[in-house]
Amino acid sequence: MINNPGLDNTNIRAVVTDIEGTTTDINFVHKVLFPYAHDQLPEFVYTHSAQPDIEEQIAAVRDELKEPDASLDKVIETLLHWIETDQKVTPLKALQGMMWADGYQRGAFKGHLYKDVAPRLRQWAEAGKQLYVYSSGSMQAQKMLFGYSTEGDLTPLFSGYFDTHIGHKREAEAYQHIVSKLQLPADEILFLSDVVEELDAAKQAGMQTLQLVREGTQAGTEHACVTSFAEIDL
Ligand SMILES: CSCCC(=O)C(=O)COP(=O)(O)O
Ligand SMILES: [Mg+2]
Repeated sequence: MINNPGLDNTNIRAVVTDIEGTTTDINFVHKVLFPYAHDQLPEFVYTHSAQPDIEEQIAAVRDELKEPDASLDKVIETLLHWIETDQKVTPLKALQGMMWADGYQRGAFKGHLYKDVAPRLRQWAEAGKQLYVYSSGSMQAQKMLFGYSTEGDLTPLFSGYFDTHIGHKREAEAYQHIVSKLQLPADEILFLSDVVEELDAAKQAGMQTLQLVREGTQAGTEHACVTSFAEIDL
């Protein structure tokens, strides 16, 4: 049982989890994944720029810039700047997912999961809870992280994945869309995240919320909080 007031865990039927800072060490994302994409990006974009799925992302970057004729060099420079400043822009996230897929498949890294995460996810799935991911990383990136994780392939546990196509993580509307997709009452859905603004937005949409306070995360909000998935009994 969760000892935190404010969380009713009696009727949770679905869990939606963030990744970075919640299931996964922020350092893995910032010190392994982002630098890998930064290193690979210029060659990856130049080499594959005529491929339809890459062309689509290049066009989306030009749209963001409102410069339909921006050169490929300008597009690449923009993407690198977005990585350096951790901007959650959808075409960047799509391209990162494609580059990381290659890295996972080649064994360059495995998706980091805190040790407390996989046992709880397995237990909740066995108990009939529906499990979903909501991350700014693309759906492909999410599937690769859980598919090639330090705890093995966990993708069979998940019922679905949401990324920035559903909306931005600090906006209540995104969570309202997730609630409609899940076809469950909002208060039967638990959202897990380390970021208060995301939890605030989920709460506005009627979801229950729980903050993960991992090492380095700021605690002390109105949201119930735990330091590990082991403390979450559903
Ligand atoms: C899917 S792993 C990479 C995560 C990522 O790209 C990112 O920007 C982190 O976003 P989150 O919403 O999980 O904090
Ligand atoms: Mg996070």
